[in-house]
Amino acid sequence: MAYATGMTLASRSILPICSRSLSSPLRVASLLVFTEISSSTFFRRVQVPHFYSTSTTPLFSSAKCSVQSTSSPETVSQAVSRPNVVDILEERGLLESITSNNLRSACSDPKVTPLRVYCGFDPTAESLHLGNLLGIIVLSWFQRCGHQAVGLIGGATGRVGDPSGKSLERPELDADTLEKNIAGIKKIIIKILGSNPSSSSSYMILNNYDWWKDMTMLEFLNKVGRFARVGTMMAKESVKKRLESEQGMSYTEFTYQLLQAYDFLHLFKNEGINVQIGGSDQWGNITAGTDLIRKILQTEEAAYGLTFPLLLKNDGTKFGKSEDGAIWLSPSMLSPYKFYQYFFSVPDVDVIRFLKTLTFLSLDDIKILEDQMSKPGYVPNTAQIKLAEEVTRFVHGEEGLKEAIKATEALRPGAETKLDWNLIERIAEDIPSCSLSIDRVSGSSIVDLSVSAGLFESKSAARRMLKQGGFYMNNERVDDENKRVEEEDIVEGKGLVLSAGKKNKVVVRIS
Ligand SMILES: Nc1ncnc2c1ncn2[C@@H]1O[C@H](COP(=O)(O)OP(=O)(O)OP(=O)(O)O)[C@@H](O)[C@H]1O
Ligand SMILES: N[C@@H](Cc1ccc(O)cc1)C(=O)O
Repeated sequence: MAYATGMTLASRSILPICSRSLSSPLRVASLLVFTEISSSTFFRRVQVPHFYSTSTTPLFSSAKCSVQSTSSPETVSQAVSRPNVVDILEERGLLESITSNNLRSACSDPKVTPLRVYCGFDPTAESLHLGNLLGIIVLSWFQRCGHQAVGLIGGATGRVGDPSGKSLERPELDADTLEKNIAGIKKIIIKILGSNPSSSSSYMILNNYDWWKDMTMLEFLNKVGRFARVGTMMAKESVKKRLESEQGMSYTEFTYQLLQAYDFLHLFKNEGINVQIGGSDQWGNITAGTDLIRKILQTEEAAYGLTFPLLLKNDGTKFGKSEDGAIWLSPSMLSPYKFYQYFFSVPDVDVIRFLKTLTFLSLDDIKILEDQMSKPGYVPNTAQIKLAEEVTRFVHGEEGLKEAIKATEALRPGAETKLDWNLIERIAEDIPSCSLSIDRVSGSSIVDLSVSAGLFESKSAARRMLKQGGFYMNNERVDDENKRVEEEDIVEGKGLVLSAGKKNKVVVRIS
């Protein structure tokens, strides 16, 4: 089916928007321009089932492409108007910059095809972390507003290393580690984006190694290098900073921005992906992509970039994988219980900001919580509990949230939850534990046991806590310092939990 930018509206009554034949840059470009200006023809939203792939096959083409042509104003007015996702992101503190304000109109105009939005993640660890979650949240906002989300895993770019925001060159990763990391990240994205409650949501996952693996150096220089200006590349923040440093920058890392730029061009041409999002440190790489698209395809504003602010801890440092104590999204690297606990313990000064950026609660509901916080009678941690519930459910699903709440409740001193060994075993993954023979536990004094288990440094410290009323065995307060462990205190004959105050706990296993 041939068409070009100069065609008359009448002759363009039927155009597939996601055909495999959309390989020519001009065709895609003309299509996007066309959808924005046409008043007599509009494209019905393409419903795409959930899927993922690591291949270059344009997955959207597997969906049925429906196109409607009509001149009836009634039908035009039935076109679904989408909530303005850019405005929503801005209101919630999730917007740093956009490459053009036209994105605001493009994202909500019912006459414009839903956008296809991608965010890239390099496989530099087996799991994504809390900082990366922002990208998934922004993708999810696009999904919720009727657009299509794409998670890109940088199987190729991960071998090069993004210099953005990094003072040192990233260490090279071997093939096995990369494979393991790619699999881990893919699993997380599928779990989160795939469980979006919006029935009309769609997402896909791609791996840029698929289009880079066969690219030769000569082809790269010809296809990409020819259009890149060294002056512009040198002016990028990520390059300027590194050039000033003692270590300087390798040619490999200097090329990174072109790899990401070409990804966007490739995705734009082959998958109709027209928006790239990323944290503010990605601005240089994202605009390298929009510039390349403009230069090579000679189109104005067919592709957009959007960045969100970096999520910072209250000491001003960025949440990341390189920092100590990363908040990992994978349950095998941080249990849902610990994940939940992190948000449960967020200071009051941060909780409202986190509710706005990390949850999908309405701003009205957040305002109500905020107002309650400053009123007498506010139950401390109410906002934190809401935050912990929402984020844990989004990342770990309803099951993960249940597990986290159950463990939290079980570990609360004085809790009524009956401890069973299964629950204690799960808790033991998150708190210190030790193994002692039955004769060192059964019949021994609680004070002696708490010292041998490492809960206290001395018997006098244990007695002090006991007198203050903060000593618990299996969540029940112990106030008799002569108490001895009896057989029925040992849960299912397998062990017990000792706690000192709210935070210090130890699981004692019978070896
Ligand atoms: N703290 C953060 N806040 C918001 N976005 C972040 C944060 N950290 C990373 N991102 C975003 O996540 C995406 C992927 O980043 P990347 O894979 O390089 O992880 P990284 O956090 O930069 O790695 P590292 O932890 O080694 O610094 C990028 O869009 C980046 O901007
Ligand atoms: N450069 C991004 C990851 C990325 C990779 C390829 C892309 O096309 C886009 C983004 C990062 O390190 O955070």
